[in-house]
Amino acid sequence: MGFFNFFSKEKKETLDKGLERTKQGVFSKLARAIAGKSKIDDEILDNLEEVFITSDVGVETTLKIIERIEKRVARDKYVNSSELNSLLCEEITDLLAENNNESSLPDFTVPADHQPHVIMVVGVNGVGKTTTIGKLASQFKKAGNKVVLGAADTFRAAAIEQLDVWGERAGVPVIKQKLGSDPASVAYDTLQSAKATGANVVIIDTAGRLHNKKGLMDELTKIRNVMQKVVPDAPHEVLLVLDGSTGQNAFEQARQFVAATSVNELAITKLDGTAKGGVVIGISDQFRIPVKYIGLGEGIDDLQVFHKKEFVESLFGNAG
Ligand SMILES: Nc1nc2c(ncn2[C@@H]2O[C@H](COP(=O)(O)OP(=O)(O)OP(=O)(O)O)[C@@H](O)[C@H]2O)c(=O)[nH]1
Repeated sequence: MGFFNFFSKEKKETLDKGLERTKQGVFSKLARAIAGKSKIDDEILDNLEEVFITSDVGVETTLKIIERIEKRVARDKYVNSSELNSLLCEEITDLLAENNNESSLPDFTVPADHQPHVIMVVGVNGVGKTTTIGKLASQFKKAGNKVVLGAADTFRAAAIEQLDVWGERAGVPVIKQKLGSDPASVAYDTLQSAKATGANVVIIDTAGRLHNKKGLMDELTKIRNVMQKVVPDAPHEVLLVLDGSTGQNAFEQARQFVAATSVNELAITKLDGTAKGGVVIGISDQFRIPVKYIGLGEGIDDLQVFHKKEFVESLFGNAG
C-alpha cells in the first residue's frame, strides 16, 4: 500500500461487508479443508486445489497457488491451520503483486502533467459500467479534481440518460449528443470541453457491443485517434469493467475485450452480491492486467481502489 493510501476503518468495513458472501460462501470451505490438519500432505493440497477451483479462481491460477505453497513448505512438515492460512495470504498477495503495482499517488488523484487525464471505459452492457463511471466521477471530484464525463455510448438512449443521472448525482457535467451520433465526435467534444473549462479528469463511456469484434475494435480505435487530436497521449487509462458475479463469464469477456483493444486496467463490480469474488485473483493473474477498482455495492461510495493486501486479508479474516 502506498504511503498516502491510508486504508480507513470505513473503507475496511465496506470491503469486509462487500466480500462477506465470497468469504462465507466459498472461502469458509478453506477453513474446513485445513481444519484439524497438522501437515502439508497430498490430501490437504488436493483439498486446497478444489477449494480454489470452486471459488472461481480458475484452474491455472489455482495450480500456481498450490505450487507456491508446495515450494514454501516441505512435504509432511508440521504446519498448523493458522500458519497455513497466513501462508496462503502471503502467497496470494505476492501473486497479485506481480500485476498490481499500487500507485504511490493518493487514491483518486492523477498525474499533474496530464491536462486533462483521460480514462476510457469499456465493457459490455449491464456489467455496471455507467454506475462505475458515476462512482469514479464522484470520488475523483471529492479528491479535489475537476471532472467531466463523455456519453460516447450513443447507441442506446438509456445509456445517455443513465450517465446524465449519474453526472447529476456526482455533480459533474456530462457532454452528450443525440442518440446515434458518432461516439468519436462525443469524445472529441468532451476533451475540448475539459480543456476549455480546465477540467483535469475526463471519463469517457463507450458502447459495449460485443457481437461484432471488428465493429467494436474499429469504434474504440476511432475514439482513440480522435481524442489524440486534442490530447496527444490520450487515453491515459483504458478501464475494462467486468461483472464479478458472472464468474467464469467475466474471464471470457476479458478475453474478448483484450483482443479488441489495449486494456490496461480492470474494474470488477458487484462483488457484494456474489460468492465468486475469487475471480479477482484469477483474472488479474491470467490476463496480467492490474485490477484497479472493485465495486462493492450500488451506492456512490461503494467503489474502492483495489489494494491487494487488504483484499486478501479481508477474504482470509485478517490471518495475514
Ligand atoms: N450490488 C452491486 N450492484 C452494482 C454494482 N455496480 C453496478 N451495479 C448494478 O448493476 C446494474 C447495472 O449497472 P449499469 O451501470 O447500469 O450497467 P452498464 O454496464 O452501464 O449497463 P448499461 O447502462 O445497460 O450499458 C445496476 O442496477 C447497478 O446498480 C456493484 O458494485 N454492486
